[in-house]
Amino acid sequence: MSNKVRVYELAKESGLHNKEVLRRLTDLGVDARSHSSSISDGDAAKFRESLGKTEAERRAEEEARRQREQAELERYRSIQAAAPPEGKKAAKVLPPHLRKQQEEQEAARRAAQAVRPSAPEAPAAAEQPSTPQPTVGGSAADQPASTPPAADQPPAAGEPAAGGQPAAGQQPAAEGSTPPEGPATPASPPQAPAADAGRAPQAAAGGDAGRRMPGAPPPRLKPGEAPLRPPSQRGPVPPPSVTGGGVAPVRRSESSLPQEGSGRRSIPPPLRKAPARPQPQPGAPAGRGGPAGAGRGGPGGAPGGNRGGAPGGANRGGGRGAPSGPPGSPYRQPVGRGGPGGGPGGGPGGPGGGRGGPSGPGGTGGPGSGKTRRKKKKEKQSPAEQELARGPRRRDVPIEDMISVERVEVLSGITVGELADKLGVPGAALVKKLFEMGEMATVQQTLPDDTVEIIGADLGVEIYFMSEEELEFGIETADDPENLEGRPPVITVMGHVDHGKTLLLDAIRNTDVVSGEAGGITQHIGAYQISKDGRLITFIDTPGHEAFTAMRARGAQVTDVTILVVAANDGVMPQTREAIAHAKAAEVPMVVAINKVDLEGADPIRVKTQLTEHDVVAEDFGGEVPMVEVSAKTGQGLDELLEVVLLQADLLELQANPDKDARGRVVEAHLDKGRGPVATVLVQNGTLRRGDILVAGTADGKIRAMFDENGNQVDEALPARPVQIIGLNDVPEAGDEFRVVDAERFARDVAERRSARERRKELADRRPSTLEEFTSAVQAGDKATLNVIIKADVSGSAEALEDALLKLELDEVQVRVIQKGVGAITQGDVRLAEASDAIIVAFNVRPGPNARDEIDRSGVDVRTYRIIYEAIEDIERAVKGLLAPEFREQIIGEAEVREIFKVPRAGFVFGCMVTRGEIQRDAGVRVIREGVVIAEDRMTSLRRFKDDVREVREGFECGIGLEKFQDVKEGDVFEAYVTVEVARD
Ligand SMILES: Nc1nc2c(ncn2[C@@H]2O[C@H](COP(=O)(O)OP(=O)(O)OP(=O)(O)O)[C@@H](O)[C@H]2O)c(=O)[nH]1
Repeated sequence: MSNKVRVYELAKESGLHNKEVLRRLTDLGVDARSHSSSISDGDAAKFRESLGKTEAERRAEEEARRQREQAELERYRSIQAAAPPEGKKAAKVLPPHLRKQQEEQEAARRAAQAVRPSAPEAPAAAEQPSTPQPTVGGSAADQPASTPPAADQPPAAGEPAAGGQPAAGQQPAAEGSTPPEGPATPASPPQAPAADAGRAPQAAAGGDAGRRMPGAPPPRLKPGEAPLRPPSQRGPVPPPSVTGGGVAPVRRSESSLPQEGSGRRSIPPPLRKAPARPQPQPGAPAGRGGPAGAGRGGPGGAPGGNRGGAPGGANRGGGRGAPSGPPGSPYRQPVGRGGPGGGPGGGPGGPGGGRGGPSGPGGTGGPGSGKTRRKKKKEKQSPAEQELARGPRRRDVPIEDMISVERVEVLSGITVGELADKLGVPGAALVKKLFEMGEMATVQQTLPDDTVEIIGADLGVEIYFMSEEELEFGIETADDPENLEGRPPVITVMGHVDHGKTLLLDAIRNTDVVSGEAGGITQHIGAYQISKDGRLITFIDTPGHEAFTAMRARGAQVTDVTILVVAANDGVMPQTREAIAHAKAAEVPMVVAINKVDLEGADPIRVKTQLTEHDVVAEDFGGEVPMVEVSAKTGQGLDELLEVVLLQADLLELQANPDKDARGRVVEAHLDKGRGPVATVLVQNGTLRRGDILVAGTADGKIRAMFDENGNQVDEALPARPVQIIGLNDVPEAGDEFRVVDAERFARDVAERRSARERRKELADRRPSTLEEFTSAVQAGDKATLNVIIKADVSGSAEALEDALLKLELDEVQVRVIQKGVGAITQGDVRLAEASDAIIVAFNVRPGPNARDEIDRSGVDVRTYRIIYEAIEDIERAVKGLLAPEFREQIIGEAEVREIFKVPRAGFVFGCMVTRGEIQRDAGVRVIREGVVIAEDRMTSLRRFKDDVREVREGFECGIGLEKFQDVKEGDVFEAYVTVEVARD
């Protein structure tokens, strides 16, 4: 048992709002961050005491509440036991050998009964009292005087069980299904009418009805007697009262209960008024059961359709269970399932077959009254009893008791309704649960993954987040180590602009004599493979970190080793730092190629020293990063570089299984006018063959042709081999996974489902990297590191900001600056932020045009500041859950450039028409040409004719002067924007 209490539980208990509870806990010095935080029992007691209740009072209240609930539950159970739910499925007809066994057991049982003294009828005083039972078992004083005095003793063999529980309704001890907590109660049947022979098989087959003899009054529970548990009631049976004088409860094994679907289904439906039905008239033919042989009785069923009891028939109708076939045949149609002539409304019959006892013994069959026992019972019951008889409303059953699963497999972004389905509970119950936890949600609403996990933890259900691939292709088993073979490493080259990445890749390619000899026309397909000393190495042929980050952003990690190119004459530059950040974030080993050593100003030692400042320490400096001096121009050091790369790869022990269908990643793809979608794919496992059917992202198709980097057709590609393929029906995206599948139809289905899912995701518009979400994650205790990228106007500011952020004292939470730089926020910054789940803190700088699109696409959180301490404060507050107001950019209007005037000494003035919104003098301006943002600037002037104005509205002309950008053309659009404060909720 856990000795922790969740905050929302306290809120529920005290009737206070979660926030109020949190506040009070803080006042009490108890550390609780959110509604789902756990606190110790002691702290909970402190909180309760602060509400003015002592622990003893609270316990007393709780006990009283528990007793009330228990009493109600007992009443429900006893009524349930007295009137088993209608509509149970017929038990299965047993196969001959089991049936024989059963018959033998039955015969033995009856023989045993014959030698016992016949049991007296249950005393009339055992009638169920209409007042609720105080407690399980009750005290001796609570019991009606007529309760057999020996009730707390296990009755002797042959004695009737208190309450007259017939033996047929109980599990014989010999079956071993009676749990140990209650002494077995071998009870003899109260009265065994002639119908017994016909009924017994039903009972043995687990039929609910079999617990009572036809014509006998339904067994009622005595006060103090533990009733049978409805299958829906999970959890342990309450132990018999120590002081109570009731008969020790005899628990039925749930497995022996008649099952209809899952146990949950037997929970009665919510209380709701049934539509009025015409009352069947006694004596009128059929009633609900229909005429003889009707109802759902088996073909040729006995007179008196199912439920269509004879007038005065106290049972559900002797017709049920009447077999159609020859007596003893085990393969007869189970009675109660659609015999010819079945009248509408005929209830399900008892388990069919049986031994074909004479139909309707005991005057129970026959046409006539349509009045069921249940109806009769209803008439006797008060409305309150009727309500109780329907059982607790489903919405009153705690969600925990409805759940019968231990683990659910879900996809990220599941909705409340979908999760409820998986848990097997009504959506409303889950909505209620969420509400209790302090979350307001509708059934259609998508749940954040962490909330799903909290719900799972709270309900004791293991949540497994399946990847989309697992959903589509099943959870893959690991390759047998025997089938694994070494595979070539995959290398990406990164580094600052002009440091020689392209030339290096070309030079490396030219070292590959083999492909040179093959004489193919070298093509750029995004990746190529070379052979070095008989070993293959694969290079991703897109220099820079675009490909690398594009793939990482899609969850793809294809690179095994990165080569960081640093020009020896130039040293570490901004993109060098970016590349280092990428490699580190992806945890990919690095080899540094100090390039251009042929140049005069080359200073490899300086490069190494600079790199040390970025935690990239050369081996000869005591670090672990291999660094090789090379010249892409002369070819110097290339062999050594490749050797070092292979050495690094050896350390990784890269392996794959070539003997299976291929899977891998798309490196790049485009639409070729003549050939249709063309994709370069990198096989990561298995072997890809021409003619294979594959799914790649949202594209699918059959490989019509396959080419290597030299333009040669190939028939197959082994692991780590890049090939260009033709045959897809759509252009996949770089980083998309591809898989070979068996059937085109399946591939199409998967691709279509993915497209639909992508659309859904777009709609859900989840932006996982915002500071607010980080704050919530911290509060939930899920996150401890905030990744930050700093961009500032000058390096001094960037450093000051970094210093200040790193010095923040935020208990348990750490701020990690993964990249800092000077200048506008670039597309690369945004991609790094996206791939590393970072936020961008921008000081006095703005996103460049391309970066802005990237921000919109990715949803990366960019925070812009003008004062350093504001930035620091904001982050500090965010991490502590006290976010300051947010500033967002808002587009206020657009103006189209109609004419350009050259004004002496003042530069250019652009004559514009405001086509949308309004243009304000102090707004920022973006210059858009053919839909592409080409510049970002501010206005130097805004005029109407000769007058300076503060704003110009839609439909008016104006003259605009720009501060820096003058290369404006007619037709360009000026987009005006302002930064506004967005209130947080
Ligand atoms: N002397 C000398 N020049 C080199 C060497 N490597 C590259 N260069 C030159 O440096 C310039 C830039 O080389 P690139 O290979 O285009 O550099 P990059 O890093 O691919 O540049 P971007 O594609 O713009 O990022 C070219 O003029 C090359 O000829 C080298 O080892 N020695």
